[in-house]
Amino acid sequence: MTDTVKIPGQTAPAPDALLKVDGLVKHFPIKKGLLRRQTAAVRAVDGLSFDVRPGETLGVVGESGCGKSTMGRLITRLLEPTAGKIEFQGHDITHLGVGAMRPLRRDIQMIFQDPYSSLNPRHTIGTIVSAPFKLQGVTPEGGVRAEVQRLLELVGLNPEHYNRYPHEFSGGQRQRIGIARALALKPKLVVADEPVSALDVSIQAQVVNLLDDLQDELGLTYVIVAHDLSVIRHVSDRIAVMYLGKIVELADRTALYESPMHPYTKALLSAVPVPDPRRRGGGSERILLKGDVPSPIAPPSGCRFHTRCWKATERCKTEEPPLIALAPGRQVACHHPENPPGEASGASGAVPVEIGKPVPAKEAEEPEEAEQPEEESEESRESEEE
Ligand SMILES: Nc1ncnc2c1ncn2[C@@H]1O[C@H](COP(=O)(O)OP(=O)(O)OP(=O)(O)O)[C@@H](O)[C@H]1O
Repeated sequence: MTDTVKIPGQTAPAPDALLKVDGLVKHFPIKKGLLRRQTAAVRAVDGLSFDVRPGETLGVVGESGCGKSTMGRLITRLLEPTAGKIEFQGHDITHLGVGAMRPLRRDIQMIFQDPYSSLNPRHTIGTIVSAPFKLQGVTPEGGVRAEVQRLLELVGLNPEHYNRYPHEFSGGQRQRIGIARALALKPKLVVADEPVSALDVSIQAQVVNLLDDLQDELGLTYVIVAHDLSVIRHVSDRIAVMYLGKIVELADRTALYESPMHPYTKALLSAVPVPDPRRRGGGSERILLKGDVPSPIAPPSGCRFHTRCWKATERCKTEEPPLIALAPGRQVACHHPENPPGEASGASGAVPVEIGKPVPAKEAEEPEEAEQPEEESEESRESEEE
């Protein structure tokens, strides 16, 4: 057993945080019967606290269904939080309505996962990329057309293609169109939800590099949500690992990959193919997690990961470990962390068992009435205006 060492001050938020999230919760109610009474809830996001610093990329990673997309939609205020607080540049935006959020939409933009469904097929590229100007009532210097063409060029598309339709473009090009639209209003924070997972592997690197270049050029701050650890490693400065609606580890990229401290992080990393297994953080053995991801409708007591953790003890079943600073620049929610400060990395004692497949809550117990996002994407609002 390992005693945790708390380093005072490490959990304190960065004073200059662009975005500050505190105790964020989103529960989707499950209603049943004639009276549509709430019988349970999908606890998609269950108490997240983190900061995003100006100019950095925070990667958010975790298995399917752990609440990554819900978190992205909460911080861009496309969903109404159940509880908690979201501050953007020091302003509380947790419960701002559509009208009050409108000016902030210029600063907070989202890039969606699927470049096929996120672009209106009946609109030209010019109309799509210029939609944010229309919605905000903004006329860029030099006119809308010139600005859209500049944006198309910025993301590596031919500005002459202004009048073409989405179906005339490949998946990678469509994602570039989505990126151009997100950048139109010169946002400060861009939240990208699985920005490359719908693309061919050969195209993924191009789009990832484009996001990187744009960040340098425009001083953007990113929150990038992905299940793919290779993508997250490439783009992120810091990484938050999520499991069943909670952050289990938050650390600088290098520290996280070289010496993961949460057993779940270690297991996730052990599944990433690396050219030289000796370079894999925390040892070269592949850790095969036992069992399925439990349902977020009734998550396990204590540490949510205890049902699949090879280090779990009685304490883990009853006592929820708080997310605390265990080393400079890293927070971990575990009673028995891996690679604790002062010990050599790789002492995991992992016992390989069978791999589990995630069970989405909707399959585990189908909510009769899924809550719809309170507010829709720019593109869907744009199409409604037609
Ligand atoms: N509108 C909704 N109504 C009910 N449950 C929902 C709704 N949206 C998401 N969920 C549930 O919340 C949980 C978290 O979903 P979310 O999409 O945020 O996870 P994720 O980590 O992004 O997974 P994926 O990568 O598969 O999208 C899942 O169990 C999902 O089924």
